[in-house]
Amino acid sequence: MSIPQEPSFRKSVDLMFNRAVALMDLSPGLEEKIRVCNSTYTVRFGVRLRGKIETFVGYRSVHSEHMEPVKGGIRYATSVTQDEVEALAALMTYKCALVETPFGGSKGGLCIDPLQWSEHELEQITRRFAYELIKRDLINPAQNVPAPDMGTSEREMAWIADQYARMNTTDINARACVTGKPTQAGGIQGRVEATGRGVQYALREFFRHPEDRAMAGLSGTLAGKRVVVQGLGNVGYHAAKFLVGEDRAIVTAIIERDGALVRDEGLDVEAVKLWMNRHQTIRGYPDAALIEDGSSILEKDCDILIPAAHEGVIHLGNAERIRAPLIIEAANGPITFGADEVLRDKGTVIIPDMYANAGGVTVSYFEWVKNLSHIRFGRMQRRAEEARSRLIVEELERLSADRGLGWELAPDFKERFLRGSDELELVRSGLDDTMRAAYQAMREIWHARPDVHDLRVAAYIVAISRVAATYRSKGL
Ligand SMILES: NC(=O)c1ccc[n+]([C@@H]2O[C@H](COP(=O)([O-])OP(=O)(O)OC[C@H]3O[C@@H](n4cnc5c(N)ncnc54)[C@H](O)[C@@H]3O)[C@@H](O)[C@H]2O)c1
Repeated sequence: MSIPQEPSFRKSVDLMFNRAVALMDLSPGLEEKIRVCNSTYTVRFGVRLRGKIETFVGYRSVHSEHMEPVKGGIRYATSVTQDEVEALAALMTYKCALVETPFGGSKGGLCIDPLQWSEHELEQITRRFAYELIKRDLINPAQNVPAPDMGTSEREMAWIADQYARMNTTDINARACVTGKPTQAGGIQGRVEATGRGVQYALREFFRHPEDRAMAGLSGTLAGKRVVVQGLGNVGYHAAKFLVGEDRAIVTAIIERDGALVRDEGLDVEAVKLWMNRHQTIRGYPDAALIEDGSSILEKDCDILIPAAHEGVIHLGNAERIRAPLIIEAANGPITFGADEVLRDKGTVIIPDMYANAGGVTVSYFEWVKNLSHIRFGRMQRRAEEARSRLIVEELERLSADRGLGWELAPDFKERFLRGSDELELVRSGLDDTMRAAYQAMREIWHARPDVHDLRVAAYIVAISRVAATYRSKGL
């Protein structure tokens, strides 16, 4: 079936922006300043591989420098284009403003199929790409700080950090030039899981509000909710794993590039991931039905749809047939502008990307702060916390003994309480707090303003107001 022609990803983001600013009181000049992408650097570089010179094309786009450094991931995919990178950079500006991380928006991309190259070759390519960006301050702890995105992970971030350190031997803050690093290379606990964890916290927050659940025709908690996930990569896998393991949701389908696995009683997410890691495909997985046309499963009856792969997967060609009453955009831009309108008219509730996947940049912010402060979270206060907890435990035990109450703390509770918070706990609590606060900010506008009909417009209004306030305070 042919899919109707739709605006590009970049245009789609602009149209969503326009829908929000039409409800705001911004001067046209400031509105335009916020909308436009400040700059995009295109680089073509050669690397000698397998006996010949291969040329690669990469981009680093800076959407807004109202705050610096600017922040945004680096994507490795054959589909990378300037349009895509600029759209993603714009979303980063709004996302950072919404979750109050003090960054402007940026994004990078390299046009490459990472699966075609060995690890050693990818390291050579990454180091060369990083060299080109570092030379132009497009990777720099004070100016532009990348992170992982589709097709990249901790591994690439470690290479980038090392490349920067080699080129800037006297920069004491070198490690803060990139986030999403392995912990042994200056990363932070909880960064790998952060975006999926944020999706879980966003859903938990949504389900805390009975009126919001009711808008999607849902009730109760996440337990037993049927979830369809598209993309079992970093974001989709962690979201699915936590929702099943900790909230007792049921993942009834996983859509990947080579088909979909369906099992109405619930898939074993861990087993599917293990299979994918081993075979580079979901095909052949024994405990589920394989559907060849994976994207048709986006239309499967379920309670929550989590697109966590790519932009533009819900479009004018399938929006009408999407049956999920609640969609949480774990990926960036999975719903086109046109599809967004169709879904809104149908009453589908959409938790928008700029909020839903903000867990990554939130924990990246914690990592950046950790690198600049040169100390692990929890290191200074852990013993003090432990001493205070011990006082409470001793007092409880004394009271119980004095009054013959026979109280006894469960040993595992006592052990945890006495241990104090470690870095992972601090990161998770900071992320949870951030996701709750940002949801409240969107929700207030969603419910208070009769002209705001969905969470996406509310999110844009919060974000744009904050960016505008920063520009105004600079005298613009
Ligand atoms: N990694 C992060 O911290 C982060 C943060 C914010 C937003 N995001 C967004 O989340 C999305 C996924 O990123 P990721 O880091 O998980 O990437 P990833 O590369 O780890 O995983 C992507 C997964 O999607 C699958 N996939 C690709 N195209 C597909 C298709 N057409 N249909 C079904 N499956 C497909 C891939 O096989 C892979 O398993 C992207 O939109 C990215 O911009 C990622």
